Parts: sequence; structure tokens; C-alpha cells
Amino acid sequence: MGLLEIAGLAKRFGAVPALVGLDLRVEAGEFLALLGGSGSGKSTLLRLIAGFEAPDAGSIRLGGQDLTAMPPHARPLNMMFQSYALFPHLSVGNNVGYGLRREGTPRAEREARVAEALAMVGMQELAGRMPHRLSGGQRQRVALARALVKRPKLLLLDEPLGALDANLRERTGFELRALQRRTGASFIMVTHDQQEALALADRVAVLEHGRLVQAGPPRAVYERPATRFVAGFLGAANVLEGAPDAAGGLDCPGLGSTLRAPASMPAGTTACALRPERIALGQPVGGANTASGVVEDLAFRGDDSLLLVRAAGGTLLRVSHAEEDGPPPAIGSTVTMGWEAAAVVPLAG
Ligand SMILES: Nc1ncnc2c1ncn2[C@@H]1O[C@H](COP(=O)(O)OP(=O)(O)OP(=O)(O)O)[C@@H](O)[C@H]1O
Repeated sequence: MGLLEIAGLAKRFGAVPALVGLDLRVEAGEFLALLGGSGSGKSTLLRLIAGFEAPDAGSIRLGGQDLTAMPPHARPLNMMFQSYALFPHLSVGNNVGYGLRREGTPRAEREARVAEALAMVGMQELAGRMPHRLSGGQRQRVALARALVKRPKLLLLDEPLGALDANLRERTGFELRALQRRTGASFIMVTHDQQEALALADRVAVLEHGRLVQAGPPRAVYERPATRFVAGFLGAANVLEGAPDAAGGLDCPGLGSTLRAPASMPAGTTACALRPERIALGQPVGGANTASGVVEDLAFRGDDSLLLVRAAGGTLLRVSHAEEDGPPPAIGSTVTMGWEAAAVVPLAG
């Protein structure tokens, strides 16, 4: 049994279906990242779990207990919002202890738990500071301590790193993961940033139009996207359209060649994903899993260059050219390309 079990969850706002029969399971101690485009239902899902909205249908169980009819404050979970507003007139320590005081926790216990929560986020020295004298990153940690002080089994984080600049974001992300492991709580983090999700989470879950389209370990979802949407969303794979041929391949006129996966493609396959970094330049052309094209554009990205190559049949391919392979081909030059069958991933939808 998972810690959190969601079955058939549905919610609409007027005519807008925000969630459509969603099933999701989160294990104890798991770090799950929820990904999806704008309006895909990520925040709605968190708000339903937290109890700020009521579902139209479906159930939410936490630790075997049905949460559906339980008010938000009674749920053994906590939510940290994107705009982690602290009370400006309360010190760091009092901000963190606010919820405990409201619940009537005795002073000595409250102080011990506030100290513990501040220590977890490395802020014990600053308990007496007022919020306006904190940096953005420090405020974010206080908000985390405030969410952790009640020792929730489950912490919901809505874009927790959204307000931080790139450097701090990476460091705080690592800290967040370390904290999750130390507390043993399950975390569900909503993020727009697919790199962040891949880097931090034990499992990623991708929502599209209020449906869960794929969930799995980051590497598995990245390498074997199930649908066109996931392929394009995570790491921007090439999505190549075609028609099945008699030999179990996919004939792609836009590529001017045929795609072959290690096994025959499932009946009805009309598209495959091919990652830019799996395409090798300078390969002999002719036969399946090869193509030629003209470099239309080039962008230097540090470790690699991204080439936009117009294949003979008209499709524009994204191709990654590693720095260690020398200077990339010039714009306007003709290139030949090839890839292994294992790089070809049939898509289900
Ligand atoms: N209170 C509300 N009233 C009306 N419609 C809403 C409400 N909350 C959400 N929606 C709609 O439900 C859908 C899902 O919204 P939700 O905020 O869950 O998406 P999201 O994936 O979190 O998006 P974003 O990444 O932009 O925050 C959207 O079409 C949104 O406009």
C-alpha cells in the first residue's frame, strides 16, 4: 500500500475540466515531481490533496485513511506555496512556531520543535531575525521550516524554487532533496522546470489536460516517453511521424527514410521519438535509421551545439553536436546522420 493513494479523481471549474479521472500513488519517503504545461491541473491536484478544494469524484487516501471528507487543518500533511509569505511582524522563530502556538502546543515543546525545524534548514542562528532582513533564499528556508515543524508525512510544494535565481535554485534544490531524505517525509513538488524534476525526483509524473500521461523514474520517462507530449516536453525530443511498413518499421516521408526500433512497432504506431543527442553526424546514409539534410541553424549551448537540420523529406530535426567532437558543421552545409535502433521510441499517442 502506498502512503498516498488517489483514485478516479475528477474536478471541473464550470465548463473547464481541470482533472479527469486521475489515479496516482506515492510511496512513503518518495520524492515525486509533478510536471505539465500551464493549465494541465498540477495546482488543482495539490489543492485537492491539501483539502482547499473538494473533488467532484474520486478518493484520496493517506496512510490508509480517507481524506476526502477531512478539513484541511486535520490532514497529516502540509503545503508550501509558491509565494511563501512570512508574517512580517514576527521573527523567524515565531514564524516557524506560529502554527504550533495556534494549536496550543506547550511552550517548551514548541521551542524544541522550532529549533529542530530551523536546524534542518540550517537557519538556527537566525531565529531572532525579522523577515525583512533575510535574503530570498533564507526566506524560502524559513517557509520550509514552517512547513516541516508539524512533522507532516507528506509535504506538498508548489514551485518551491520558483522565486530563486539560477545558482541558488540549484543549490537549494539539492538541499531540498537532502532534507526530504533526512525527514523521511514524502514530497510532491510541482515544477515547470523539467531539468529540476529530472535532477531531484525519485519519480516524475507528467500531467496533460488533467490526465496523468506517464509516471516513472526520471531516466525511464526521459528515455522512453510514452506520448508525443511527454517526448516534446521532457528534453525536447524529435517526434517523427510516419506510416507502418510491412517489416514492423515506420516509413517517414518527412525524414526521407524508415525508422526501425529493436522490435517491431506496436500496431497502429504513427510516431516515434528520437533524442537530439542520439543522432550521430557523418554516418553513411542509405537504409533505415539514416538520413541526410542541410544545417539551417546552429546554437552554441556550452557542452554542445544544437543544430537544426532540414532532412531531405522536409522535416526539421534537432541534432546535438558534442563539443568534444570538434567544431560543428557550418550553416548551409549538407550532413549525413545515423542512429541506433535502440534510440527509436514508438509513441502511443
Ligand atoms: N478556481 C478556479 N476557477 C476556474 N478555473 C480554474 C480554477 N482553478 C483552476 N482552473 C482551471 O483549471 C485548469 C487547471 O488549472 P491548474 O491551476 O491546476 O493548472 P496548472 O497545471 O497548475 O497550471 P500552471 O502551471 O499555469 O500553474 C486550468 O484550465 C485553469 O484555468
